[in-house]
Amino acid sequence: MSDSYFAEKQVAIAAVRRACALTSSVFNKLVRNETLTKDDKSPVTVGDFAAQAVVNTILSRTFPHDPIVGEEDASDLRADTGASLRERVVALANESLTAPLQPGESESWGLGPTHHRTTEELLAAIDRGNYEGSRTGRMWTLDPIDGTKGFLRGEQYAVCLALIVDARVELGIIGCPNLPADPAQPAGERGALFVATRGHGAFQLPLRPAGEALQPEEQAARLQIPRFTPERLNLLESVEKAHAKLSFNERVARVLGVTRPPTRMDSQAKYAALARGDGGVYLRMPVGSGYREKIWDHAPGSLLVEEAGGVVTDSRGQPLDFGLGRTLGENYGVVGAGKEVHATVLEAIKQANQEEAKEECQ
Ligand SMILES: Nc1ncnc2c1ncn2[C@@H]1O[C@H](COP(=O)(O)O)[C@@H](OP(=O)(O)O)[C@H]1O
Ligand SMILES: [Mg+2]
Ligand SMILES: [Mg+2]
Ligand SMILES: [Mg+2]
Repeated sequence: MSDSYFAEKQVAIAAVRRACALTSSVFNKLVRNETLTKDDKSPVTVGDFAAQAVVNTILSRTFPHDPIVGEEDASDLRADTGASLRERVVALANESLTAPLQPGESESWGLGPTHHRTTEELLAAIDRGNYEGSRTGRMWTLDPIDGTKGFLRGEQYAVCLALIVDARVELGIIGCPNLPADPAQPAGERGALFVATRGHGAFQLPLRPAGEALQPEEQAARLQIPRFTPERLNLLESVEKAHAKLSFNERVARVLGVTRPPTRMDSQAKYAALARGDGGVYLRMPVGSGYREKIWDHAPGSLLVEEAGGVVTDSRGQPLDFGLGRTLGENYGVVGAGKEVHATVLEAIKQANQEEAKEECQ
């Protein structure tokens, strides 16, 4: 792995690893009333809030001038009705931040047993994620738990962090605590960390740091999307019907001549799966509800796929624009695939659109 954004990469890997340890341990202890329903009807748990508090606390200490676009904010925790939730989030975040230093971490990052934070400090850290985004300059984007619904089901979710500079994703980190470490052994050990730096490749590392060095070459496996023939392709798609138009995916699969059933998986674990050679196509078509995709749901995943030799665009072939603010703007869906397959998928989408329009006229 190269030295481009080396300091940022070290810090981001450590922050995501801590957040992953936190969320895995929360899952086993999660009780009723530790999940809220947000205004958009989506769930958020003490795990999402605490993970955002941890990552933002670390980033604020190490890169104090960098703004952060984070999914969550602390308003529900500050409300009187949020008192018990708030206490739990503070306890979980402090437990994580005060855990002993791990290989590659520095005490100057404000980590370790003497670094308790106050409630106000942690709520302020969560709210550091309120940045509105920008076309210019540096910013981080954080999804503390991507795939909260998957997390609650005990299935796939991911802690996702990216550094964006002048609207271009430069660094992407995805921690997947429930993803098999080795795709060839689906029932084997779980947990994988994915790291991509623009121009320097995509890698899988162990989720838990091993040995003294942070990322010795032998621990990082370089990822490359293989060439796919149609018989080997299958679509990687959301589990949630409300998030993506899965009936349209079936149509696209038919046009492509894909015979294998789709793989349904929550979160940016789908991008990670594609980057390491599973499936071959990430397909997410809008359901037509006016929903706008959020930058934290795609920033690290899209870079990971690109650095593994793939292409990620919207369904018209336009690049995703990370400079528009917290969202990607008008929603034309997202398509990710290896270089050779991507253009074919765009063609198949065109054809599927025409077929659908024709049927709707009849
Ligand atoms: N109507 C909608 N259309 C598309 N995506 C949506 C959506 N409502 C929520 N999402 C996003 O879908 C993400 C999960 O992705 P996937 O469907 O691939 O598992 C959610 O992330 P969170 O779980 O972080 O809130 C959320 O941001
Ligand atoms: Mg959410
Ligand atoms: Mg998300
Ligand atoms: Mg989330």
